[in-house]
Amino acid sequence: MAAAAAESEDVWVKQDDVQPQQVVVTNNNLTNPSKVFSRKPIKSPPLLEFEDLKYTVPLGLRRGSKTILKNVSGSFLPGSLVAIMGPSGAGKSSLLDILTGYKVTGVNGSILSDRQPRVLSAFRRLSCYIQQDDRLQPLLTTMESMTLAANLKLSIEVTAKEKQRTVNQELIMEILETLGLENHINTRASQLSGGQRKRLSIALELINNPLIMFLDEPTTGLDSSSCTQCMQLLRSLAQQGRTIVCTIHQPSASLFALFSHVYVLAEGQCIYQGANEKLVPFLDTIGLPCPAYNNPADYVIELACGESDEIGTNAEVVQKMVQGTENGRNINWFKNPDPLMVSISRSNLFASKANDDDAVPTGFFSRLLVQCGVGKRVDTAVQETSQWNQLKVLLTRGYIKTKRDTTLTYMRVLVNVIVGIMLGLLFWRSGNQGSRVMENYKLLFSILIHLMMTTMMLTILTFPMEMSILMKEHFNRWYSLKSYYISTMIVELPVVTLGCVFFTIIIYVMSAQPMEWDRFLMFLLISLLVTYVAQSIGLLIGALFSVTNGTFIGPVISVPMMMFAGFGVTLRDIPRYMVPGTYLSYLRYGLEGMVLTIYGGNRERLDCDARYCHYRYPDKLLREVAMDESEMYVDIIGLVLNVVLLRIIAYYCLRWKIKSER
Ligand SMILES: Nc1ncnc2c1ncn2[C@@H]1O[C@H](COP(=O)(O)OP(=O)(O)OP(=O)(O)O)[C@@H](O)[C@H]1O
Repeated sequence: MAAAAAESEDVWVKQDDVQPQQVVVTNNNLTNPSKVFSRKPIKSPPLLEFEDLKYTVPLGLRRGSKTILKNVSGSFLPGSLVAIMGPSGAGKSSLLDILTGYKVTGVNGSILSDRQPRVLSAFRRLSCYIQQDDRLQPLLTTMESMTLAANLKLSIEVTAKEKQRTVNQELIMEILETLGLENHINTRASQLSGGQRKRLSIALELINNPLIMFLDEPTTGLDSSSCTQCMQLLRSLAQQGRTIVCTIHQPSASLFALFSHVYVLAEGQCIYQGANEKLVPFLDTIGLPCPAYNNPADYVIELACGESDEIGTNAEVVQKMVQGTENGRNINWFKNPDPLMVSISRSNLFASKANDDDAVPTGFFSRLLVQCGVGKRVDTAVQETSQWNQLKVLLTRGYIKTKRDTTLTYMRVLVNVIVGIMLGLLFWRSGNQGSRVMENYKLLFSILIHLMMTTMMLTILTFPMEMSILMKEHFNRWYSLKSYYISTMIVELPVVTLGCVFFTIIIYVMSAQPMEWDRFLMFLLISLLVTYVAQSIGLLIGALFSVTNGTFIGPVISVPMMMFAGFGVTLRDIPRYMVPGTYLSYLRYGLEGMVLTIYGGNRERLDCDARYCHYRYPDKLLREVAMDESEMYVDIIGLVLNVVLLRIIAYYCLRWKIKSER
């Protein structure tokens, strides 16, 4: 009994919440209407049309390009639940990416919103895109994710009272109840089931009540009951007046019946567009009748895949269907094609190409400039709340994540403490002995390598994992890239600093470096600056490369940095033509700064516990490693410049990466 009760608690559809105006699903035996979201769309969504859409992707150097969508056309009426169907590789996700505006490069053709050229920035305000993989913050609970999303997505025009309402969680609770997540408000996203994660993704986007929702394969990975519940919810949202467009592989007969509009793709061409109940008559008309008792959705996919040999080759069948539906132009199979009857002026279509802010300049350099944000802006969509609010919310989110992330926080500090103790034991009291100066010099280099590698590698490993979430949230206008980047830097700062401070104190004391405050503070400053430079390099690599490539590139670029640091070969002995390289190595500034801190500044002669101590007078070491004429301020400036420049470059690379993905 208890198990049954627990199970029923988890059931999304709540029978006692059934209201008279709720969706009654026709054409099937589903009688489980879901709880209806009370917030109706504020206005009718626009009629969405596309004409002659062609999508080409480059395949690489000398490999030409591939055309994924071949001049497809189509129309999605306001308030319809549209299924974009087709076999794997047909181009469904590509079409969705283009319609949402997520992909703009390599796209030709026209997209119209209410018969006018679509202005992407305005369109994005009306729509949201829920991608196939659930891009959720794993460490945040359902309620935290919802609250933070509400604080980012609800417009600044929302009155204080309304905002208060959000804070009071009425809206959030309503959405969660509608989606059957009310019993999981304190569960972290990483612990939710696949279906619950999918529903949370929908819940997050429902917060600002979008007019058009695009969903890529919302039923993938769900069992049949969760699929039905998910589709019923989408249908009820569509019946309230929203346009819901989703891709789906091969729906069951009952799911197929839920859609009001079906768009079938095969090999990048449209093989059917119209009402679901008109698919069978359409197939009859073109001489490919659907056998009795067959699910038309299964049959049309079979035709698209060429599994029915008796009726012709796959190419012939597909061509027959493409001709029958005029590659998506034929509107005869719509249930109500009236809104599409008004003819559209060709100049409108022309204007849509010329004026649409999707357009990306064609020249390589202009495109690069635009993608880096220097040239004409590709994307003028703005976020709902101020930069300051975005920063505040992202900092709160970062704080929660840092508190809960054992790898990023506790392990980072622990590793610094452990390595500090190990190095301290290895170089025990080497700092004040004239006989162990070279040993101490090696310790300084080891400190640099530790600070560089631990910080850089951890950032390279963790930053790319955030990329997919960043792409989704940024595209859905939660926050600007600037706010995200600044918040990431601020959130990382205390942990990185803390780890470095612990490490420096331990190693400084254990290795008996000079116990003078000014030397210690300068040593700490240089250690911190080296850590921040390493983190900036980690950000730069993490922004540009995947984890796999980053873990290769990180150490590879560190080798020349070490070479030019002046450790193995002193700065004086480095060949003249290679000297400029030393100015590019931040480790050079780090090593020089540390050596000057420990042995410069007229340090008195060192203790000597042997018969002869070659470096008893610290100046001797400075002369030998060619640092006797070096100035500390140059090293500090060099390191600060590295931090600032690398962070700016990393920001623009991140910006470029995001735009180039589109
Ligand atoms: N950037 C790209 N470079 C090369 N090929 C690509 C690229 N993007 C998509 N494709 C190819 O285009 C075709 C269509 O891809 P798309 O993801 O749109 O198909 P789909 O119908 O959504 O497939 P699935 O249902 O399996 O997700 C596939 O063959 C895919 O390999």
